[in-house]
Amino acid sequence: MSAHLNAALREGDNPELTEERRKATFDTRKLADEFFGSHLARRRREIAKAIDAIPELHDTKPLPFMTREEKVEEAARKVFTLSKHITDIVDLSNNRETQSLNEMVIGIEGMPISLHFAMFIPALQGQADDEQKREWLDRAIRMEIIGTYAQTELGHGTNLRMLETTATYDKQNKEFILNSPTLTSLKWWPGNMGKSCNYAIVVANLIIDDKLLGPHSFMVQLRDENSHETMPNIQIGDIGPKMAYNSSDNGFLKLSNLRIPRRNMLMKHAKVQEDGTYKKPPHEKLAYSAMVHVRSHMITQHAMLLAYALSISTRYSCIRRQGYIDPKKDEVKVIEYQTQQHRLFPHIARAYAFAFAGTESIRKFEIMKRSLEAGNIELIADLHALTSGLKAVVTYLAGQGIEQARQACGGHGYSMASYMGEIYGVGIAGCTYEGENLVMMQQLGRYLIKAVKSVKEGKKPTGYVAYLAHAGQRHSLIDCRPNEGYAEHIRAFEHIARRQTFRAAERLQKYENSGLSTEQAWNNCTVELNRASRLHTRLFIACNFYERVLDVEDMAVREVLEDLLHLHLNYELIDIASYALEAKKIRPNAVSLVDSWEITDREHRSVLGRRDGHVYENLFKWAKSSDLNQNDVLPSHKKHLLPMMLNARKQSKL
Ligand SMILES: CCCCC/C=C\C/C=C\C/C=C\CC/C=C/C(=O)SCCNC(=O)CCNC(=O)[C@H](O)C(C)(C)COP(=O)(O)OP(=O)(O)OC[C@H]1O[C@@H](n2cnc3c(N)ncnc32)[C@H](O)[C@@H]1OP(=O)(O)O
Ligand SMILES: Cc1cc2nc3c(=O)[nH]c(=O)nc-3n(C[C@H](O)[C@H](O)[C@H](O)COP(=O)(O)OP(=O)(O)OC[C@H]3O[C@@H](n4cnc5c(N)ncnc54)[C@H](O)[C@@H]3O)c2cc1C
Repeated sequence: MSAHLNAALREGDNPELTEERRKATFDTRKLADEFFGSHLARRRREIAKAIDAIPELHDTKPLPFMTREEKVEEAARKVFTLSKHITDIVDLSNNRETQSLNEMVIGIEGMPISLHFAMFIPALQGQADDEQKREWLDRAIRMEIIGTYAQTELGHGTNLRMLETTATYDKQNKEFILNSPTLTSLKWWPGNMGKSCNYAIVVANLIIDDKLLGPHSFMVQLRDENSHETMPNIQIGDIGPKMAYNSSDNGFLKLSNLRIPRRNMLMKHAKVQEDGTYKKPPHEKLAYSAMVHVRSHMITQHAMLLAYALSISTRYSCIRRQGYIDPKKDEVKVIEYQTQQHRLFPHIARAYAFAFAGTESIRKFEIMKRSLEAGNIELIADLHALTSGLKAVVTYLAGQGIEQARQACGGHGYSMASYMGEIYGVGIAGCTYEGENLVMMQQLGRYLIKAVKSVKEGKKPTGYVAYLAHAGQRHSLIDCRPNEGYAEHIRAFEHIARRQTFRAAERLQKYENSGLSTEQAWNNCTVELNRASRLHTRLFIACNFYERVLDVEDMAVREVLEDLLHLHLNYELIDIASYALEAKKIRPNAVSLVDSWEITDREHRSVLGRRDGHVYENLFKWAKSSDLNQNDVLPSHKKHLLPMMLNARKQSKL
């Protein structure tokens, strides 16, 4: 590729990076169009340019130097400033555009309206009836009110059926009475609930005439709309600092005999009439729709977090020189080491694979939403299984990739100047929120077991589990020769996933036949079942990557994506260093592959990952700006350590 086609080349950059960019075999803009989709890629460039022109939207100082209070304030300031410009910059109805803007301006550490957009509005869209939407949704979209999604409690997050918050219907007054009867029933964790929100959708167990009807969603006003003071019968606050996400005020909530009107229960699906008659929803789990919405969006979000970490470490690996391969020559860039390439490149391939899988899960969510609006509930189970598996596998593997990227930066990777610590902290939170990963794997496991049962009954399952009905064409991975082409890899992959799923199903059957209860038998098999779920999901990611690459028209982009696909399939299949050949092919394009993610310096917030590669001088600047460097001698040192040392010295002279 002629160098002028590489959009990342700029005057004055570190020559080490320029040298890398000149080697690119493809146009980074065209690859960005594939990674994000051409519309979003173009919009991200326009958004970045718009932000450049508005200084109030820039960081006032690096986030790691801020206290928690300063972070919370900075996020609030930016949200307020953004509210004046946002409609000029993005199409608010486009989630991914809005998310990109937020990440570029506010960053990944959280902000006061995260849950408002991620769950409060989607829950209203999915669960409120038309009249309720007119009352709350329009105000929420205009940001007259800020809401969150309050489901998890101090004592229960996973097992929703055991939520202790109650909503008891009072027929006389046509009201629900909401209560947190125990310490463990306090709502705990909801994002932005501590200080920022004035409304919440509270998930509580519905009780009518002493009958427990399961978790339902209720609109609760938390704070006065004018004074922002806490409403009566409510106790609310922040849960304190967390591993990451410290710009967000995750909160606790206690409800004490709080009365709300009957119409504050979201009634698009389940309904409670004035006389207390209960009407069941058409599908029992429609009340969980906001969670499925976030799960379907988490995949692209985690692909992006992985991309942040890998572009930092790949660029830095081309700046950092350490040691020799040929002792007669200069010290080499650490990227030249085979171990460094093996550490990073499979994760670069995964970042692309995850982004493509994420685009697909969002597309599937939109299809399910439209079909549900037309009264069809058939796609709900498929989407739940798909998003449960993807959410669990991608958050876990992205976390592993981010940690490898951090280690690839050596000591400087451990400094917050690299920003790796925050990226990791935010990434691994996804293993827990929206359903603990091992629990979500079991949800997919249930779906796979059903598919096996139908195969055994002679039926042919369709869609993502169709492969379970194919007779095992191969018996061993030894038969899998990489050069036979990708279809062969996929068949080998299918074989392994199918074998594990049948093994788990047979084991489950064996335990059930032995007289164990269904639940006990299930528990005895969950390790095997989760393995099956993991393999099934990794198969989906690989197949999707394969099919996606076949669609690419630009030959140079297609070729580099095929290199990544080849590496991905081999890595996933054989799991260890079987890809020296692929690593060699990817090496010249390493920097351009990460440049294609078009992550701006403002978005990165990383000294190590700077686009221009001027790392060392900026690390020194970063160190000088530390609060601790504002005094030559720290007051705390004068107070404690200095007297201690002076005293010790005095003692020794005696
Ligand atoms: C603007 C858009 C931006 C989007 C955001 C993008 C990225 C995110 C960025 C940032 C995020 C920032 C912060 C994160 C905020 C985090 C919020 C939260 O964490 S909210 C709380 C989330 N909580 C959970 O996820 C709880 C997990 N637990 C459960 O989901 C359920 O309890 C569980 C484990 C599924 C069990 O439910 P239960 O009712 O007991 O069901 P069973 O296991 O008995 O299963 C019965 C059948 O129901 C099926 N099922 C279960 N769930 C669903 C579902 N959601 N949909 C469809 N079907 C479902 C299940 O498979 C069973 O089916 P079969 O009987 O086998 O047919
Ligand atoms: C950053 C962050 C933001 C959050 N935001 C929100 C929010 O906005 N709103 C909200 O309502 N909640 C929120 N949460 C809470 C989150 O959804 C829950 O923490 C999550 O669903 C896990 O539930 P848990 O904490 O009860 O974990 P537990 O269920 O207590 O998990 C502990 C362990 O038990 C295991 N386990 C539990 N059940 C089973 C089972 N059936 N089979 C096998 N193993 C099991 C798990 O695998 C795990 O290893 C947030 C959490 C975090 C970390």
